[in-house]
Amino acid sequence: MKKIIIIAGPSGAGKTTISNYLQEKYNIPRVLTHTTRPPRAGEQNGKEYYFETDSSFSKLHLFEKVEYGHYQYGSSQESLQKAWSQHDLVSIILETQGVNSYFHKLPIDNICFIYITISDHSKLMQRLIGRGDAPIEINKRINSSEFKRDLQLHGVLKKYAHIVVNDNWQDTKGTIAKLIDQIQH
Ligand SMILES: Nc1nc2c(ncn2[C@@H]2O[C@H](COP(=O)(O)OP(=O)(O)O)[C@@H](O)[C@H]2O)c(=O)[nH]1
Ligand SMILES: Nc1ncnc2c1ncn2[C@@H]1O[C@H](COP(=O)(O)OP(=O)(O)O)[C@@H](O)[C@H]1O
Repeated sequence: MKKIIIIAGPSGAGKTTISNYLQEKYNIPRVLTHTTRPPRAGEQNGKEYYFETDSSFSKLHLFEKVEYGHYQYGSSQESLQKAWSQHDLVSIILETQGVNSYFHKLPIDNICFIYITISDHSKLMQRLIGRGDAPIEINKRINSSEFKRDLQLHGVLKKYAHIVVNDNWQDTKGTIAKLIDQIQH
């Protein structure tokens, strides 16, 4: 059966790290999404995101789209179907409003939802600094209502989430191994 592993959680929790690990260790590719956010140092168009202008973003046919920290983000059904045509199991990184949209648009059996968090939220900022984000972008991000909202899970998402507390990378790898085993058997 086709499944999408949806990864959500606050900035700095480790969503991208986990998605990259799923690709490297389990050959589970990430469905790329579109954003008007400028690329961070080292990010490449077509690798982390499709980087768009406001004008090119407005012309896309998107499955769902949101504003997060004053930038636009959106995903297309075509990208998902293309990824599923090559792999039964794929991942995608979304904020929580997008996760709700996926639960409305796809059969529940096609979704495995992972919410990544860390026990001490004050360490998220240190991780963003360590990742090399520009201080001005970090400030914008951590002061945004979306960032504050996604520090917690709300509503029905609580019921469906596999919660991964990514304080320690060795532990996280073990948790991911168990989850992938559950999905595949
Ligand atoms: N709904 C939705 N959220 C997205 C999409 N692409 C990325 N996001 C989310 O947008 C938020 C900001 O992403 P990004 O700027 O890369 O920051 P990061 O969380 O610090 O890595 C994250 O919560 C992502 O999960 C998308 O296509 N749709
Ligand atoms: N378990 C961990 N312990 C310490 N640092 C981590 C851990 N997991 C990820 N990181 C680091 O934290 C930073 C943010 O991780 P990232 O995956 O980019 O987060 P997100 O995509 O959720 O914003 C990166 O520099 C990453 O290498």
